[in-house]
Amino acid sequence: MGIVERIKEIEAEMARTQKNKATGANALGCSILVLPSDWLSQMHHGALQAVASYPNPTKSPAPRYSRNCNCPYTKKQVIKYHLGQLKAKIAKLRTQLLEPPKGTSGAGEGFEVTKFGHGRVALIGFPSVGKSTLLTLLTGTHSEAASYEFTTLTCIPGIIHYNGTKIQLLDLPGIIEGASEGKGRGRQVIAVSKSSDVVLMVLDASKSEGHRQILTKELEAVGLRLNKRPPQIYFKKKKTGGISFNSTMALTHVDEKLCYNILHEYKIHNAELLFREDATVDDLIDVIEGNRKYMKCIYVYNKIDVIGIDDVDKLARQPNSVVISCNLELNLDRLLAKMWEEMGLVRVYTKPQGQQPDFSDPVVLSADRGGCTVEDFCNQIHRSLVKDVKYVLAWGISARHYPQHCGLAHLLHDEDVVQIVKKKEKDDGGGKGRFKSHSTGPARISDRVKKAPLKQ
Ligand SMILES: Nc1nc2c(ncn2[C@@H]2O[C@H](COP(=O)(O)OP(=O)(O)OP(=O)(O)O)[C@@H](O)[C@H]2O)c(=O)[nH]1
Repeated sequence: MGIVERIKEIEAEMARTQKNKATGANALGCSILVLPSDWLSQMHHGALQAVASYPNPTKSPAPRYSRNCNCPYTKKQVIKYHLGQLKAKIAKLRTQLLEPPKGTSGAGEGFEVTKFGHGRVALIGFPSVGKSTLLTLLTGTHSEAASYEFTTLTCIPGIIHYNGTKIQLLDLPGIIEGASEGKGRGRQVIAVSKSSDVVLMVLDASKSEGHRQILTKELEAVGLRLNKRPPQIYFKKKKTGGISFNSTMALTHVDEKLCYNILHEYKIHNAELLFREDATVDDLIDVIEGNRKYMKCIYVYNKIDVIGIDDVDKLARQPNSVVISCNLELNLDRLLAKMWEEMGLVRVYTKPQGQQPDFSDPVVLSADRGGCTVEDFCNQIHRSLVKDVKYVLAWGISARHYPQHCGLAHLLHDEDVVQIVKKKEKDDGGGKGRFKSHSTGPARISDRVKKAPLKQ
C-alpha cells in the first residue's frame, strides 16, 4: 500500500473515531466498549498498540471496556490517546511523502531560482486568480497572463524596488486540491514557498471562501504554519534517563500519558519535555517533527471590481487581508505597505566619522534572517569587523539620546544611523567608504534622523 493510501486509511479511522465520540458510542464503533485485562495491561505499559492496530483483527483482539475493570483511564481518555497516536502516524507518513527524491533539492526543473535581494515573497493561489497579472504590475517583469487556467508552469521571478530595498517576488503555478499529496506541480510550488519570507495567498474575491480554506489545509498538511508562532514547548532528545515531563501551567489538551504515547510512536524513549503553554497534540507533533516552517501570510483578494461594495468591505475587514484589483490597479500601495510591514526589514545607514550619513545605501537587516543587533550589522558589512569594534554610536529610534554609545548587543531600529569606532583606528578619520553596503535606490529619511545632531 502506498503512503497516500495509508494516510487516507488512518484519516478514515480518525473520522470514525471522532464521529463515534460525538454520538456517544465508543471509539471502535461498537455500542459497549469492553477492554480485556490483557489489553489494559498493555495500556498501563504505555503501548496502546491494541487500539492503534484495531480494527485489523489479525493483529489484536477488539479492545473492549468494562466498568468493573481497574483501568486507570476513562473512555474519553482512551479515545484521546488513540486519536493522538493516529495523528502522529499521519505526521510521520506526510514527512516521508514530502522527502525529495535522493540527489535532488526538491525544487525541480524550472523552480530552482537563485535568491536575490533583501527578501523573498511567493505568490500562491488557485489557477486564474491573477498572480501573473499582479507580478507584472508590481515588478514590470512580464509573466504570461490569460483567461485560461495553468498559464504559468514554472517559477517566474521579478524584483520589487520598495523603500530603498529590493524584494524578490515569485510567480508560481496555480495550486490545486491534493497538492500536498504531490498532485500537479504542488510539491515544487510548496518547496519554493517554504524558501520565501512572506507568502501572498492570492484569492479570487468573486469565488467562495472555500478556496482559502482548501489552500490553508494543503499548506498545513506539508508543514507550513501560516501566521502562527512556534509552540512554547521545550523538547530535547537524550541518550539515557527516560522521559522527563514538566509543565509551567495546567494543561487541558494533553496529559503525561498522551505525550508518552506520542513519543513512543516516534520510538523516543529518552527525552526532556517542558510545556510553557497549554499546547495541543498537534503542537507537540510539530515540535517533535522539527521541520515545520512558521510563515507570515497575507490574504490578497483580487478582482474586487466584479463584486459589490458590501462584499469588498467584509473581505477587507478580515485579519491579514488586503483587497485589490489588478485590472483597475486598486489598492496596490496598501498591499506593498502591508508586505513591507510583514517582512520586518530594518534599514541601517552608515556614517563615516566626521561626515554626513550615507542615506542612499542602507545595510538591510531582518529579525528572521540573522537578527537586527549591532553585531549582525557589523557581520553584514564584513565578518572580521566585529573583533575590531571599540564602541558604536547610534542615532534614530533605537537611541535613547543622540548619539548613544552602545555595544554589540544593541538592537537597531528601521532607519537608524550607526557609526562604528574601531579599536586601533579611532583617530584615522573614518575613511571614505569604510562601510560598504549592498543595496541601491532612493531612501526615505525619518524626521528624527534628520533632526539628530550629527557632530561626531
Ligand atoms: N476582472 C478582473 N480580472 C482580472 C483581474 N486580474 C486579473 N484578471 C484576469 O484573470 C485572468 C487570469 O489572470 P492570470 O494573471 O493569468 O492568473 P494566474 O493566477 O497567473 O493564472 P495561472 O497562470 O493559471 O496560475 C486573466 O484573464 C486576467 O485578465 C482583476 O483585477 N479583475
